[in-house]
Amino acid sequence: MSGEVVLEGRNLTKNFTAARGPRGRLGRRPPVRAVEDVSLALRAGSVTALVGESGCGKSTVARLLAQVYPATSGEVLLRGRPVRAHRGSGFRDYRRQVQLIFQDPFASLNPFHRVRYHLARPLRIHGHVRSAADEAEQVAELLERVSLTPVEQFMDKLPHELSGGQRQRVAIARALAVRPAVLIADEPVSMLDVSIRLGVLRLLERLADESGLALLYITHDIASARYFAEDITVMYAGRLIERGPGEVLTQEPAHPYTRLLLSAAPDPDRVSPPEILRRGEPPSLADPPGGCRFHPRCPIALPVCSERTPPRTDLGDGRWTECWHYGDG
Ligand SMILES: Nc1ncnc2c1ncn2[C@@H]1O[C@H](COP(=O)(O)OP(=O)(O)OP(=O)(O)O)[C@@H](O)[C@H]1O
Repeated sequence: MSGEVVLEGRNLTKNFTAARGPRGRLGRRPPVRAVEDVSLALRAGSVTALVGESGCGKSTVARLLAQVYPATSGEVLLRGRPVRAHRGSGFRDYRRQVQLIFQDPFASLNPFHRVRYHLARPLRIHGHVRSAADEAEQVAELLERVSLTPVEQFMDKLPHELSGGQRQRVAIARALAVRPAVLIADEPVSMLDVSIRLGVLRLLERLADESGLALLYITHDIASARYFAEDITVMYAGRLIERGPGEVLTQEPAHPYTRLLLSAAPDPDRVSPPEILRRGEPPSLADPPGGCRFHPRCPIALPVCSERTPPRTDLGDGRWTECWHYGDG
């Protein structure tokens, strides 16, 4: 059973200034509406997945939750308290409690430093070390927690001497070193060899379970989300369109986009491209379609879908969707 809500984003919206593209009448470029009205709650000891195609705004949600940059509107709450500090010790404490894991473990580790350094540094910075012996012990413990054993074999390795999966485990251990409450993993296995992805996902699942971490797993791969997230939220073109317990959502998807995503999951017997690909590209977020943003690709769009954004319809048991087929409009 999942625990208390640790981190929550409420009505988060993020507009970026476009660096390229055509200018409007006043010489300004329209903003990129990367994230619109996104609310998401992460619970202690539980894995929540955020799923969507490339460019739909998943990483922007991760960065808003981690306060890498401020939201255009909306707020982030840690244990029910709005996060207001953007500098100083309050903010440093927030950044400690909410850790990010990125897609490319090589880019996130300094190639000149050994594993020992990568893990000892955050321990020292956050005042968790009492002596040299204590430091060595804690580094060893961290390596054990991410199953890099025997630890002596890994302590003095440089990043390039490790495999992709081992590097990602070091990045995870480094995030754990600061004793966070929340781990946001942005496509943590998509650059890894298929054969080792499952091991890293199982590790993340075990950490959430054993350490009571709230884990946000961001992925384009709904099949992997189905495998290990308690809760799945589906995102399309900057907006959340469906949410529910992983098993129910994947067995009985409500939104037509979720259905297409599930039917696009890898299938060795399929000869033609999955329907979602035949239905064209996701829209540009500089000029998203009006109404439901999915309507131009939707196989069952109604006239109202191009006119008005569908309201959220509660489907019971923690499920909801935003689709006119379920609304009463
Ligand atoms: N700093 C930025 N400045 C301008 N536009 C940005 C910026 N960061 C993201 N965007 C735009 O916001 C949209 C969402 O990007 P985001 O990286 O959040 O998507 P994503 O779903 O994580 O995609 P991917 O899986 O490919 O990383 C894209 O159109 C992207 O071009």
